[in-house]
Amino acid sequence: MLHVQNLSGGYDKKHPAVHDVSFQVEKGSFFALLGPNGSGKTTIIRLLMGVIPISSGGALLDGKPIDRYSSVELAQKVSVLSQENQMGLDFTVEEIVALGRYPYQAKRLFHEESETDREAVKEAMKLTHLDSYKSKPFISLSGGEKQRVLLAKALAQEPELIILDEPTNHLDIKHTLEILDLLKKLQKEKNLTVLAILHDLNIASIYADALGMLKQGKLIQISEGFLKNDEELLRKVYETDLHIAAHPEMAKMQVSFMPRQQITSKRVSTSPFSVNEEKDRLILQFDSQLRTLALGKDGDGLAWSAGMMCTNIISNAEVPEHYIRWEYPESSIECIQEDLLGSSCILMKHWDGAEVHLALFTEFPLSDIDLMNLSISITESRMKLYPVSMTGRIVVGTDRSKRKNKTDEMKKVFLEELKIWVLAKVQNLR
Ligand SMILES: Nc1ncnc2c1ncn2[C@@H]1O[C@H](COP(=O)(O)OP(=O)(O)OP(=O)(O)O)[C@@H](O)[C@H]1O
Repeated sequence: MLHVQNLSGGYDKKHPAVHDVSFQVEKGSFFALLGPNGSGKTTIIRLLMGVIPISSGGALLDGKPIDRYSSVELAQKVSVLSQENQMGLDFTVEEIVALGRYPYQAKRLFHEESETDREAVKEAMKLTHLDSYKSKPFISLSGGEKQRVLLAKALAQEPELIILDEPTNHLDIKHTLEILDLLKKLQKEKNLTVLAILHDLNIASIYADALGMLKQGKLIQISEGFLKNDEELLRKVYETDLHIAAHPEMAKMQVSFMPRQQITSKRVSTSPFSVNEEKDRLILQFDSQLRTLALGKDGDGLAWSAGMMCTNIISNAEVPEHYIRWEYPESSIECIQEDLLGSSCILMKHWDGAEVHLALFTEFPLSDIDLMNLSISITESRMKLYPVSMTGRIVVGTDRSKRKNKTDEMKKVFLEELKIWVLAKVQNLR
């Protein structure tokens, strides 16, 4: 539908804000333009809409150069929701939405409103849940409500292509998802094509069919979604430490950011683990929440945990929130704490007369995959020493809060060392 070809231009002829940008937005698809502040996202839209002059290259809209469309023709095909939501006059919500019908009224002698216009306005207000705002003055609305009104205006225009500059600006999470779900619905049901500037990488990853990443006026990557391999690229573009991991429920990747403050913060204690023993329980408390993997009887898989509470079965003690529960019978739990290659590690083990249970926590930062592999290798070590029927619970955990610059090589050496340590400690447990 929209083919942008070697587009360059901006505000200063000598220094164009956008250089040689090419991308395609297929009909009925959702293309997200991403990039840090000042990278040229809005400028691309301004160039496409003829607000500022193109210095070279251009764009085809349904095969015709976009600058050959008259403004009314263009407005019947494309609507734009820009960042500026300051409307000068004191219009009501309905009047603002009705402005979206102007391209259809422009050619009529008295610009009169038709039944189709009224229906389109009504439908757009219904879709954006604005029925009850109909008579309210636009200027009396909150930033988020104004944004919804402007989206309704853009939808009343019944475009084939909708261009949105940060459509979820000012919106809370409920309204953000509502707007994007609506766009997705229109994309599916009406074959609407969407080109949106989004700042939230995770929202873009969930909703967009294609992502275009801009840096300093250049489009440096177009992809169908983020991959684990994009971490380095995103770190450079956003100059921020971040990590990419799978969404817990969807086949989409999500980006999580690491605050600088914590990365450089100094250690306050020598170990991130503290152990308190009371008469019928043993409480292991973590400095900050650890990423844990609990497998076996009652294990609840991957979680963020604040600690582990080992309770004697007969005590029925209440386990605090975000604590792993570990029940044990009369036998005692052995707890070994050691520094391995400068990282504090703690191993808890017990033999309940039938099964061997192990919990291993380390402050070395590991990924979810590392935790899974670690639990597999602990299971294997245990199976070398004890019959399969004795395999009880396994819990492994890692501290990602003080993530230091650990290389893959350091991780490999650490994991090897850890496995040897665990194997040595679980011998003669019975
Ligand atoms: N009206 C203007 N006059 C001169 N330079 C401008 C103007 N608007 C933007 N620029 C410059 O053009 C470059 C690209 O700006 P643009 O607004 O396209 O970035 P953006 O990616 O949309 O940023 P943001 O995420 O902050 O909205 C920036 O260096 C900016 O300073």
